[in-house]
Amino acid sequence: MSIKLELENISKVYKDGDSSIKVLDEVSLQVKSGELVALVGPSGSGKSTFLSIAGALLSPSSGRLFIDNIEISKLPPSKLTEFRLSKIGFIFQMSNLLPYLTVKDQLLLISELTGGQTTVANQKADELLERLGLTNRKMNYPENLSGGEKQRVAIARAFMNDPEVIFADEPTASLDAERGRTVVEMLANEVKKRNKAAIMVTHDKRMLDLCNRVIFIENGRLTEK
Ligand SMILES: Nc1ncnc2c1ncn2[C@@H]1O[C@H](COP(=O)(O)OP(=O)(O)OP(=O)(O)O)[C@@H](O)[C@H]1O
Repeated sequence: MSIKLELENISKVYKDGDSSIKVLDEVSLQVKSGELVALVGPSGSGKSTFLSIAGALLSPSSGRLFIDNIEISKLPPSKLTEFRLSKIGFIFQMSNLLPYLTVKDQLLLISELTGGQTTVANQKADELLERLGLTNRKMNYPENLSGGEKQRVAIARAFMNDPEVIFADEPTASLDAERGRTVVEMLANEVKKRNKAAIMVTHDKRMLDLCNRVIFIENGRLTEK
């Protein structure tokens, strides 16, 4: 199994006027292909900060980040957006779908943004929607979908560009236990089947058995449970 994501001695300090707070203190983590890793920890422990840095949305104060063996800080800024679009998938708490696009168009937009070929994208979108049980929802707008359906669209969208690494920030927060579990099961299956790597922040202990590893974050440090 290859290493898809590697954080090496990452620290993050936020400066607030005269004071500063060290949210991450020399943390390191490797995630291999096929792995879904859960990240848990108390409120304010740095989960969002960690995910933002690992997803190349936020720069660390020090340390190195590798995604698919590419060192992120070595990429010129002009290449970073393109890199993010092609290598990283994000799934947020509230699905973040665009209200004026149908389910299928939400997926096609992603491939348009990266200049993907239309016929290939069309086929891929259909295939993903079918796997996630959304074929009969293709032409619907988000307002006509249930919470679970929206999160499944968000998962399909995250996989649309065949990213190597997927980050999910509390993807089940808006769902009841059963729907939440289905969504995480689908995420876990896709990660395994496609040999991707994923990190999921969650507060829900009932989801942890679906993950390959559980990482706990507190006082700026990571520990593996
Ligand atoms: N931009 C910022 N500037 C200053 N401090 C920040 C900033 N972002 C986060 N923090 C602080 O860093 C700490 C970690 O925040 P973070 O949002 O990463 O935690 P979290 O574990 O995701 O929290 P929650 O579970 O409540 O969402 C908190 O004390 C927060 O107040």
